[in-house]
Amino acid sequence: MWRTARDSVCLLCASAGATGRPRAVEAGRPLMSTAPGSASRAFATRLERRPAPARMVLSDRTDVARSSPRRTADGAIAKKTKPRGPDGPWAGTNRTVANIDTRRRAPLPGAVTRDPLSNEDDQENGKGKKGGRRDRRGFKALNMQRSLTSVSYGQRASVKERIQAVDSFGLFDLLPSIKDAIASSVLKGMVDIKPTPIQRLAIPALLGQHMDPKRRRPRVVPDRKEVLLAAETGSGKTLAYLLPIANALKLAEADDTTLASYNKRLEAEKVLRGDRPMSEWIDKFEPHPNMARPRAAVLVPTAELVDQVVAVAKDISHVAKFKARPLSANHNALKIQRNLYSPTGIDLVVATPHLLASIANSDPYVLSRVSHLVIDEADSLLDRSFSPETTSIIDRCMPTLKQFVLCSATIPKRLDTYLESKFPDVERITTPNLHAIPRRVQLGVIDVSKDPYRNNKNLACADAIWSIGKEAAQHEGPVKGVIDVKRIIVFVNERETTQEVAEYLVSKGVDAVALHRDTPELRQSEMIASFTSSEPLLIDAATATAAAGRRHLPNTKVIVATDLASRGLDTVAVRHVILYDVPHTSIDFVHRLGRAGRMGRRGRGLVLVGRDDRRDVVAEVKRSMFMGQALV
Ligand SMILES: Nc1ncnc2c1ncn2[C@@H]1O[C@H](COP(=O)(O)OP(=O)(O)OP(=O)(O)O)[C@@H](O)[C@H]1O
Repeated sequence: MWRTARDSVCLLCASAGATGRPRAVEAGRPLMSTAPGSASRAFATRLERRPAPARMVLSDRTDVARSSPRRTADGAIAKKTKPRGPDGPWAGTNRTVANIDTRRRAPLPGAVTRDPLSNEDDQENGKGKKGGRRDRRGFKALNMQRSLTSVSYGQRASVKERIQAVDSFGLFDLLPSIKDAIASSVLKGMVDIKPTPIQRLAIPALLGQHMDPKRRRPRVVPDRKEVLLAAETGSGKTLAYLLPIANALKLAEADDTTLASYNKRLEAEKVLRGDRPMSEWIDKFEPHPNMARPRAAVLVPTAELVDQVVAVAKDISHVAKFKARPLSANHNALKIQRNLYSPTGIDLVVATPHLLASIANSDPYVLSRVSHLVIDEADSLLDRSFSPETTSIIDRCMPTLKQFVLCSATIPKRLDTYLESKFPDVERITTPNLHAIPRRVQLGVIDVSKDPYRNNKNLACADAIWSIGKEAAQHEGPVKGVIDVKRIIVFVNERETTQEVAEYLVSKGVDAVALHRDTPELRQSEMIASFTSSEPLLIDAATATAAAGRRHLPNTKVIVATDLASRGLDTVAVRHVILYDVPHTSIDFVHRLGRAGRMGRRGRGLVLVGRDDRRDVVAEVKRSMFMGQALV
């Protein structure tokens, strides 16, 4: 049988001779024959008799480039499917090869051709520029923008030696109920519980306990103890100040005669009321002596941190029996009022400065009995944006204060200056590793100015997240067939950028949320809860693979935040932190990288370095981390 002329068009063209006629036809031969017959011979003759086209003419159809529609088994036209492009952030970019313009790679006149990010080996060997002088002096760029107060290595070594023997909570002069709360509630489930360095130093200092017989006791005990606790991120500072406060509350309660007589009357009332639940009549009973008059207050910068600190305080209070309540914008006005004016009283309040200051403005007696005040994240709360409210609360509490604790992971120079002028007698308790980012946290650098990113930080960020997700997808979790969801924090310098970056990541199939005040509360608190829970987040491996095919990365969760929004959050589940912007100061490096690698865990930081970013600073931070040195 002959092929039809239409079917053979390619064959005809391909074998066309000089005249434009097919060679086979020119030679008077049939094109292809499987079963020669008369009909086919007649067709071939007709073809021969037709005048040969002088030239090829273009089709007047507009859809010549389209392939004929695919048909299903029953002959119907199959539904069109989109061509599969690459997965991940590159999806839709329609490029399989990097579009490199070699002319743009030429260095700018006067530019330093040597990349400070890649000369680490030289620097380590002291072979840098100027005969290694810069390298011997160490961290020139960091020194230039020095933002942290330095602590001498001699002092660090002596502290390290001093705390070595303090290896049990049992050694502290804490009440038995508080010690019980540590093992049975706060650190429940942990084996071989030992106090961390800041707890070894701070707890005895705040209890007034003398641990080191070689050191002389101070002759005069001040009326008010002022202490600065400074220790690396994720090192258990919250417990370091909460345990002594809980202890002090219980001791004060035992000495409180007003409270004792109230409790007596309450017990008598209970007998009188018989089986009726207390909640039904307590409102009508006389006011509790501690109602809206807490003895201890803790200030923290964010509502999320209020909830976190209150949770630890409640873990202690469930066993030791005292009342700890939160005051933050995460609760409505009615709940705030109920917390403060609870008929069962309040002992410890955890609040943001703005809210507590405004409550104290309308009811000045709220702070009239505070004997213990903690300013957690003191470097932020005494900064410009919080300082007016924080200092107004300090001033209100001062007349009754017995213990004033400032707590921070960093001692910025401005905090140091503030303390020197306002609280010159403050006792500084610092740990041997203060200002050092733990060596178990590694820092990687992505040069965004190079191909394939071309200074597109959003793309580089999405690509890094996809790489983390894909890598994680290859490893099964503790149970067969399930994989672990990676929780990643992306840090930006400006609050306005958080939303923009989060939206870009969502467009690239990443489950991302921006941490700022306009994010819906429920979504925000869900995301934070999953980042601060130590429970593994597992998903089915098959679901993950199917979702990845749909250009969705199901095994990652991402928070985009400024470091203030996430300050102090105990993000135990986070192993990866991406520094989208190069932090302005080493203070920000410490806080941002401190969200990973908490309490002995391993972590990884990735910093995206663009064309205009301080590469020298990044290189020096990386090097000091490698050497286990403190940032300056
Ligand atoms: N002695 C201990 N042993 C084991 N884990 C502890 C101990 N003390 C505290 N932790 C845990 O360490 C984690 C970090 O504690 P915490 O949030 O108090 O750190 P932090 O020093 O305040 O950090 P940041 O500077 O980031 O606010 C918490 O999950 C806490 O339960």
